[in-house]
Amino acid sequence: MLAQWSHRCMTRFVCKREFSDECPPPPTKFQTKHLKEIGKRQHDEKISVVGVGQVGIACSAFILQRRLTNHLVFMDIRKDWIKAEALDFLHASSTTGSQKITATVDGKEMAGSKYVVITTGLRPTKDQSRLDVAQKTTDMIVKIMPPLLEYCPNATFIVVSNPADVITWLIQKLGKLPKHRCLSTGCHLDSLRFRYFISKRLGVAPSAVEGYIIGEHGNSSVPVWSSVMVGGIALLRIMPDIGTESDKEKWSKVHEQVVKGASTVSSIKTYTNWAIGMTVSDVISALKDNSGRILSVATDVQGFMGIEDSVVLSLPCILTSDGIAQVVELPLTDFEKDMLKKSVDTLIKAQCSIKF
Ligand SMILES: NC(=O)C1=CN([C@@H]2O[C@H](COP(=O)(O)OP(=O)(O)OC[C@H]3O[C@@H](n4cnc5c(N)ncnc54)[C@H](O)[C@@H]3O)[C@@H](O)[C@H]2O)C=CC1
Ligand SMILES: CC(=O)C(=O)O
Repeated sequence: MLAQWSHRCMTRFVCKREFSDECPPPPTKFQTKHLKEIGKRQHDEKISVVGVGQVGIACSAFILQRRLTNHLVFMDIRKDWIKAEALDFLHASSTTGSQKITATVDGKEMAGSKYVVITTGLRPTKDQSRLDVAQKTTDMIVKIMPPLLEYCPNATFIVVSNPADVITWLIQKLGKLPKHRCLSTGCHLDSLRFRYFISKRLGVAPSAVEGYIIGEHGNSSVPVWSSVMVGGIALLRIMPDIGTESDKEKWSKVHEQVVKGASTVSSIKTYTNWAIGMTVSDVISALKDNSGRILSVATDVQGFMGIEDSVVLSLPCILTSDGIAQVVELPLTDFEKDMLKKSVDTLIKAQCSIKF
């Protein structure tokens, strides 16, 4: 199945080589080695979490609970706080088999990490979009990156800080990092929310729903209705105008719920953390397990889906232990193509607006 897809639907990806603007490389079977070795798991790799606030601590809880590492590093400016958080986890470490948690303000302790999760950043307030905090989060990221790049040059970076797409683009640029191992959870969380809201409407289990949100992790995200399958049934086949303005059943409301998902929770809690914590641990698990799972995560997708500029956004990607192995080029409807174009334009504008 994968082999067929890699010929029919996918193109090459960016690992270990850069594309020239003038001459995109021909389609190639990238990372074939890893696709063939899918399922071979690498054990005991160090994971660092940078920024151990509400999001960082939720990521850590699920990383530990899923036994994704035997050495977790907390890196934050609040030294005593993170020491206490580490101790709180360690008290129950006999339940998770976790060996070690280091709490530090010193980048050196992260040396040799296989995965670095970056959550340092500002939460948008009630009246702000994620893009509204781009410059302030940029200023924080510019300060934290030098030791991360010095001590973890070979890590896979997983960016959570908002606006996640713009900040991933920034980090790729600052670190000159290969695109396949500097990614954001991006729209994987939005896709999970999408599946949840569809499942609620249909009265089935969320796991019975397949489907992707792509584009910005934010207001211009794109619900790919043409990708939605429920119990083997493609919703587009039975509702050809699903999600469009002419859809009498107003499935577009499901996308509105996804877009408002974060603010619905944070208008009461002031933050969201559990869903993103589960999402981050799911992405790391997919990478570590060399799983070949296809998740809608974000990286620079220049050259894919007709996108000509360097822009970070989410498309379905095959994840292996070496990072993103392939990008899946979804066959979109014209309506979805228009939405994706708007998301690309929004993100390029945001990328151009930050100063670093
Ligand atoms: N991509 C996604 O789906 C999601 C992204 N987020 C984003 O995650 C980010 C973090 O959110 P919260 O954890 O709620 O914020 P928070 O304020 O609870 O945590 C931020 C942490 O960063 C630490 N920090 C600040 N400066 C630092 C530095 N120079 N070095 C190391 N640590 C430093 C702070 O001490 C604090 O512990 C925000 O940008 C938020 O918007 C939140 C939820 C989902
Ligand atoms: C805050 C945020 O980006 C989210 O929960 O989706």
